[in-house]
Amino acid sequence: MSSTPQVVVHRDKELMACAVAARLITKIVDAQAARGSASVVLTGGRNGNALLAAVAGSPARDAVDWARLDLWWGDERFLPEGDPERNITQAREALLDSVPLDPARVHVMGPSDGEFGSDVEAAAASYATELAAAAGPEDHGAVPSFDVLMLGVGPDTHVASLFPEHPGVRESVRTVIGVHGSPKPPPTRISLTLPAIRAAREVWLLAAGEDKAGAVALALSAPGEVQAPASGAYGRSRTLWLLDRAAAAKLPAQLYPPASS
Ligand SMILES: O=C1O[C@H](COP(=O)(O)O)[C@@H](O)[C@H](O)[C@H]1O
Repeated sequence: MSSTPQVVVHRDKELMACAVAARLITKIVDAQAARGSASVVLTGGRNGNALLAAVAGSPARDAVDWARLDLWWGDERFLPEGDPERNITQAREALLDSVPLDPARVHVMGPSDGEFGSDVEAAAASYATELAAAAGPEDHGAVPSFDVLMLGVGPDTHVASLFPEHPGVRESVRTVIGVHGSPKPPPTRISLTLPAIRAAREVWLLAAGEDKAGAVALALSAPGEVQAPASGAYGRSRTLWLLDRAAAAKLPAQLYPPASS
């Protein structure tokens, strides 16, 4: 790994959501101060949505210049626009509809009833083109250097829509792929690949709950990324595992400082 993972353990998932929200707001404000704008990759799933709701409920959210923020997604369920299972639908409800974002900077992965119809490969290729257009000469390849890229960790160690032993986790060329036959419904999805994820300055992996304890312990025990995709997700300057105690329960204590709370 190019950046050794750091582990932070919070008392429970509610405190974790508030603490990560505070961390995210600070990171966005700092990036906007340093570079004029910020770019963040959102995750779906329980922890991703709880985090967005915590940002929405934080008075500090007004410190963010929402119009100078680019939002991207790590993955999306390939369903019709507005479907309640789509990550964008859930993110809008949790936060996005309540802050003054620039719609042109909200980079949504295509729905199954959009301009590409049911052609998930075309929708994935279109997102790759959008990412490449946003990358500058200072970036590392065909994706921007996201300030923060967040990933929920599934109980099987999947991140984004990259599942253990699935073809997508082996992708080394494309930045975005169509996913077929996902073991978690719905079966058809769009996902960033590991090379695209690793373009981020910081990668934050989120896991809460006892059903994640085995996955967290496995991914941090340095297996191959094909067996445990979360172990292949790291940032260029920082990789943070943000957990609650239940998700950290099977980790060796030396992996995180006892002062984490
Ligand atoms: O389906 C998905 O699952 C993962 C993990 O979700 P969780 O509810 O187990 O935390 C999520 O990161 C991904 O974005 C989503 O599409």
